[in-house]
Amino acid sequence: MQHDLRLVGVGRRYGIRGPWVLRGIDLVVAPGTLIRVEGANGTGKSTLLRLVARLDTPTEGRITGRPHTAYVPERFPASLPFTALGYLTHLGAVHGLSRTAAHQAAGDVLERFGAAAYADTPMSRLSKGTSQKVAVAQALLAEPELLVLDEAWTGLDAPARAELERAVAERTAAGGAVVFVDHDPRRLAGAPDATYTVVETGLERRTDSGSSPEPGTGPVAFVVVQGPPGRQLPPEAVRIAAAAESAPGTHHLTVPGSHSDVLLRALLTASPPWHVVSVGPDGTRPHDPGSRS
Ligand SMILES: Nc1ncnc2c1ncn2[C@@H]1O[C@H](COP(=O)(O)OP(=O)(O)OP(=O)(O)O)[C@@H](O)[C@H]1O
Repeated sequence: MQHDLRLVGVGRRYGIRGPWVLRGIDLVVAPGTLIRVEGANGTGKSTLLRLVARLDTPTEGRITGRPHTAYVPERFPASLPFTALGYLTHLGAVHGLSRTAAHQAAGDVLERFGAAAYADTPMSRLSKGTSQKVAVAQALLAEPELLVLDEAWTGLDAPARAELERAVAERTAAGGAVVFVDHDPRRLAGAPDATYTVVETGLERRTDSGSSPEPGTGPVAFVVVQGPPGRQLPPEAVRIAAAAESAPGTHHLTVPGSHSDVLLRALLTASPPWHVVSVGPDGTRPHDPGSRS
């Protein structure tokens, strides 16, 4: 994602005399950020997400920036006249992939979400959970710059939920942005760069989420890595983890638990790979091999 997406003084109401659902909304979605949107039922979260995804236009105000966007709606139209694989292949081709590449990518993403066995099943016969996997798969297929997820985890099984969390971390690590709504407050806990609550018709920024994950705000992992003194950490690692150097070449990284796989992948696939000394899960600070007593 090259530029911010910005909502400036945005208002939305349905119908000329309908009540304002949102009004005076200013929001910046910057590259590489994860934004959570909360709010009570019916306050306008989905309305906001549709505006962010640019599937809807504001009644007043303006939106600038047009990143390549994918959206997972709260309700996915499951009765489309395709098989799961046929639908995804078709969408891949719409996103500009060749037919062969689209077919391959569609198969890969179904496999990733544990739905490969349903590749040839007509969409209308898929269970709710598998249909939701297809909804998520269609959004990830084209590696969007902006991913907008409206309750996308609802109906997924545990492995698929974890996979979607990983996919979110991958998108932000790659410099994309993700905006999501989820009813589970533990979803991606500690990971969002910002959390906004829709209150009345406005948006309030919650102050307790920041880019540096702190123990206690959600599950975190502590990773200690070593490399030659002076070597810079991979940019993806710096983007998703808080880092401190305790001795020349020894770095302590604190990362939201949901991002730990992506962090390790960035470290281990660097050239040359970093030496991962220890990984401490959920609040256990590992022994510091770099400290001197
Ligand atoms: N297409 C539409 N036409 C008319 N009114 C709408 C439309 N979409 C949403 N609304 C109304 O706008 C308000 C906000 O709805 P929205 O779905 O954005 O809220 P939400 O916070 O996402 O709700 P929920 O938590 O139930 O998903 C509601 O009063 C809803 O009835």
